[in-house]
Amino acid sequence: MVLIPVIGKLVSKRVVLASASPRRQEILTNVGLRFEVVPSWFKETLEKSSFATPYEYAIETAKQKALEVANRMHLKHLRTPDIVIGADTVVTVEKQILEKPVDKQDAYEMLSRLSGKEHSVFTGVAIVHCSSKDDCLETEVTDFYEETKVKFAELSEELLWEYIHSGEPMDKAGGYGIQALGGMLVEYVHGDFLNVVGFPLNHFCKKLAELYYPPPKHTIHHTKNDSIPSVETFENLSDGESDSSDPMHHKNANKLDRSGTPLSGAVQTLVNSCSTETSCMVTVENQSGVMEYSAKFPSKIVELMDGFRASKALFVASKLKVFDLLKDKCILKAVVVADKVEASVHGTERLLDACASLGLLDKTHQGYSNTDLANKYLVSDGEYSLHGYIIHSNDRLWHLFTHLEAAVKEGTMQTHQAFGKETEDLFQRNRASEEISIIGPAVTERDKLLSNTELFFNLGKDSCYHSVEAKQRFMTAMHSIAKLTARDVATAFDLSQFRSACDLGGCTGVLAHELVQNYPNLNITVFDLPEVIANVSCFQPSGKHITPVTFTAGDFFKDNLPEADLYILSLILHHWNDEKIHILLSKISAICKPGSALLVAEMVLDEEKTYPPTAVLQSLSMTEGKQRSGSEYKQLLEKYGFTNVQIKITGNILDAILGFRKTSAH
Ligand SMILES: Cc1cn([C@H]2C[C@H](O)[C@@H](COP(=O)(O)OP(=O)(O)OP(=O)(O)O)O2)c(=O)[nH]c1=O
Repeated sequence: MVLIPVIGKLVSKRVVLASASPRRQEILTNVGLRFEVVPSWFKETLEKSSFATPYEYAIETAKQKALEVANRMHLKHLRTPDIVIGADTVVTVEKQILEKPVDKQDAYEMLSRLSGKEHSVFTGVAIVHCSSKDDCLETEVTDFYEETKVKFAELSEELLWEYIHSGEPMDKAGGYGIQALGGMLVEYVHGDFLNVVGFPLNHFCKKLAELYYPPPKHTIHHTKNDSIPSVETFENLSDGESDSSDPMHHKNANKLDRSGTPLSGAVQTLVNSCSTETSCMVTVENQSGVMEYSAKFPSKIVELMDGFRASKALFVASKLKVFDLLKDKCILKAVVVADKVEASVHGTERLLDACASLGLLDKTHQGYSNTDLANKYLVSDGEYSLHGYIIHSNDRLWHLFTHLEAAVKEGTMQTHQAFGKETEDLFQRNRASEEISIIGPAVTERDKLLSNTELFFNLGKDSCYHSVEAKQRFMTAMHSIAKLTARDVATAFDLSQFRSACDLGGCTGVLAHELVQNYPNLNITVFDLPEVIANVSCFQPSGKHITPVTFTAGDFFKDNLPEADLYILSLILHHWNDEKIHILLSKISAICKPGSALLVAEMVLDEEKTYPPTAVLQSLSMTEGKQRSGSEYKQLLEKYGFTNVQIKITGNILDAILGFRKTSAH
């Protein structure tokens, strides 16, 4: 999750990879980076002896490769890229730098030197940010290197020559390709494997994170347990409109030009070298010095167009419990699955193939089986099962979203259109009672149930929630999301100073249990509506060492709140309009003693409000509430007397916000 925002930061920029290396193109394409390929003309002829270390040589070569491309593009076409990436990989053994062999004999000498020894592979990388001022190119270079140690087995003459005759060594530093036949020569690798292949992806992402996410302010904590540094999408609370995410402070990335001219052979070769059919762009110069652009199929758009098919395939497979049938390493043929799920063989086969193509099932000649992903998240009784939420998505959200066009035009939720006349009446009635409830009178029991728990799912209010079964289905959906997020929320901050906590609208108590696991001395109460509390027992964890959590029934808008040092609102605030939020936060603020705190768990938008997509897309449901950015949550909490507000972007679906009650009332 953490990597995606980093790569996402480059989406609107014109990124150029100044390398002909198909490996580098593949590595970057595979993580969804969109870029053009402009191979560098810089000759790798720097005087090696003038560099104190091999990595300084690799970095300088990488830098020169990238700068050459930046200058060329700027000079010839006045179409300056935003970012040019250059890289150079060298192998060093016994203080000597080995680059690509010039011929077979050279390859033989290199490989003989590597035989039976450990050597280092260094890749230098340069990230050049470009801007154009008065027609002059301005560049800002960020560079780094990565070292990986590789040990070769003893290589016999016969093996050496066989390998050399394969042709593989010729375009590779040190004369071998670890990713292919050369892998057979290797005894061990210490460090980043991709660095050997030509691009240190992990270090590159860390660098991007440093560049695009300024050093954390004192109010922001780092994410732990991840080799990538914390990536706070909430960057600069006081910056207002300024684009602090861009190190060069130039927002308007050039739009890519597509000439439509037929591709030259060279371009075609480069296009073909892009390993996956993504939006990898290729740019080279033709005879007349004109840049030619072409792209493979616009896979991003196709992916979006197909999104609904993929969602529905997942929903139907989940509904038919296909993943339950194939759990525990079970391998079944389509005909058997069809029989068990009582569906046509023809249809089942197509569904299973679709799931295989989506990475949810493995298909072999023996039949179909779950992938690890499916085993972990799609089997209905799994610890982290998303089955409940998937069924909810199919049964509820799908219908709502078929009315998106009307929702956008009217700016309202489409519950009545999606779920019929009866619902419409109910919806109207409930809206009235909801409005009244702001100023006092009691709401119905069903309203109460919904008031705390319809949150994440933007359900609206309709007859679907009358039955116990439906309530449980809804709670299962909530429960499955909570399972996935609770740990990151519970551990986002050090909460050891608190003795008691109250999770308002805490539903089945997943977060409460997670908090007790982490803070055994914490007494925690889950406060939710009576109909929710009545159904929580089947969701409780079992086992000797489970510390009990107290469940208390009540309506947080109307009833007195239990006393606590720490109040928790998980997936509550985004749902309600300002009036409801005012009621709730005023109440919490009033009951909070100085030093006590409020922990909020929500999806925190970046300051541009375009990330993360899950939160942005959820807004399309048109509920009366809204998603907020980090600075907006900070302002909101401060408005109600909370100070020292800290925000933690967890990398999970939910982020965490912690504010402390001021010593005097606001
Ligand atoms: C050691 C090793 C190198 N290599 C490759 C990575 C690089 O492509 C190449 C090192 O040469 P480089 O000069 O770093 O790169 P390049 O010439 O391929 O491309 P460009 O100059 O345009 O950036 O060796 C492997 O593919 N596998 C390996 O195991």
